[in-house]
Amino acid sequence: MITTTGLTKVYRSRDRETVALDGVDLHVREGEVYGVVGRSGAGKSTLIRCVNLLERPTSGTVEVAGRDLTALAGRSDRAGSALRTARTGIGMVFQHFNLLSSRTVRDNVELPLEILGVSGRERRRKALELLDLVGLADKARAYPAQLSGGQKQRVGIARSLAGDPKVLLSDEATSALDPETTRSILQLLRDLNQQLGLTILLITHEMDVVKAICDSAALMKGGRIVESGKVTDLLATPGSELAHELFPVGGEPSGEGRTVVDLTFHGEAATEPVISQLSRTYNIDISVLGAALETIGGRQVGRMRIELPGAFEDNVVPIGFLREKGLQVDVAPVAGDELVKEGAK
Ligand SMILES: Nc1ncnc2c1ncn2[C@@H]1O[C@H](COP(=O)(O)OP(=O)(O)OP(=O)(O)O)[C@@H](O)[C@H]1O
Repeated sequence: MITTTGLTKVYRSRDRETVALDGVDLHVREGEVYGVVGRSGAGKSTLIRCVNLLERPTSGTVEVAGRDLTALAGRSDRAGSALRTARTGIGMVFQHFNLLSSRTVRDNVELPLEILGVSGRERRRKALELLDLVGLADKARAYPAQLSGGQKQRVGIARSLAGDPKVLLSDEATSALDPETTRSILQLLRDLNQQLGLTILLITHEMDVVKAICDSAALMKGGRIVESGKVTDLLATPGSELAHELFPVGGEPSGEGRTVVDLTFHGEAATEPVISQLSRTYNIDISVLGAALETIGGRQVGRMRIELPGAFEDNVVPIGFLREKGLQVDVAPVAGDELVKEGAK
């Protein structure tokens, strides 16, 4: 649904150049919620602004719903109007809502329809329908100043849907909201994704947002995507930084001469009493150093850090047993040692 190929953006000022995007290849499938995470300055906002051509990429292409937007981005009037039309298929939600304070809620939602030249009656009908969809039918006559942050964002979301977009871009939509309001806005986005089949590309610096609603995610660093994929697949990827950030498992070994193993459980394996089987089969004491269990996309996924007595060489057979049980096994590095990875199942 959204594909960027070799997307590059270089900001040039008199005395310096900033490479904000450095060859980004992004692929968002139709109907999915896709989260791009990364630290401040990683290039997330630039990426999202380039996807709807609010920012002109230095090179590379952007395709949305089968249309190459970069090809429409010429300077002629015709190219400009083709781009404006294509943009109506892309809704945008902002961190600070960007509502006009002098307009009522309904008039804010009507604004994009006014720009499209939709008649007054039809605008009103559509705005009221959208306000109903986001749970704000009773606030049509209110002004933004009379609303809470969460309600303002609902208006922003209703406005973004005015042109019946297939794609919604969200730039830190929940970053200005408290945790409970964040949850309700994320739920609304998920509902819209499912009810309308809306494809959502969101950028965030919060891993909890990815956990809550994203089917897929990408990690950006220094203008590049360094990791991407379905969230459940990332969790099955040994050494995945995103998986580690999503499911942090802590826990220090209790002493020297121990083997610390990080386990990732998927599906059936999550419910099997694997640890007690391991303990009984090999007659070893196992300490659980840390654990986290979550449900992602309806599947149970968990991570657990355990400690086995003895060095890695003494534990090759028990580690093999864990892998046979369908668990992903990462052997944590011993201080001073190279990283030992026992990833592949
Ligand atoms: N208009 C601009 N002119 C010059 N440099 C810019 C401009 N916009 C962004 N940059 C630079 O591009 C890089 C990427 O910025 P961007 O805002 O895309 O990152 P981000 O990941 O969204 O960070 P944040 O979460 O802080 O917004 C940064 O080094 C930033 O300083």
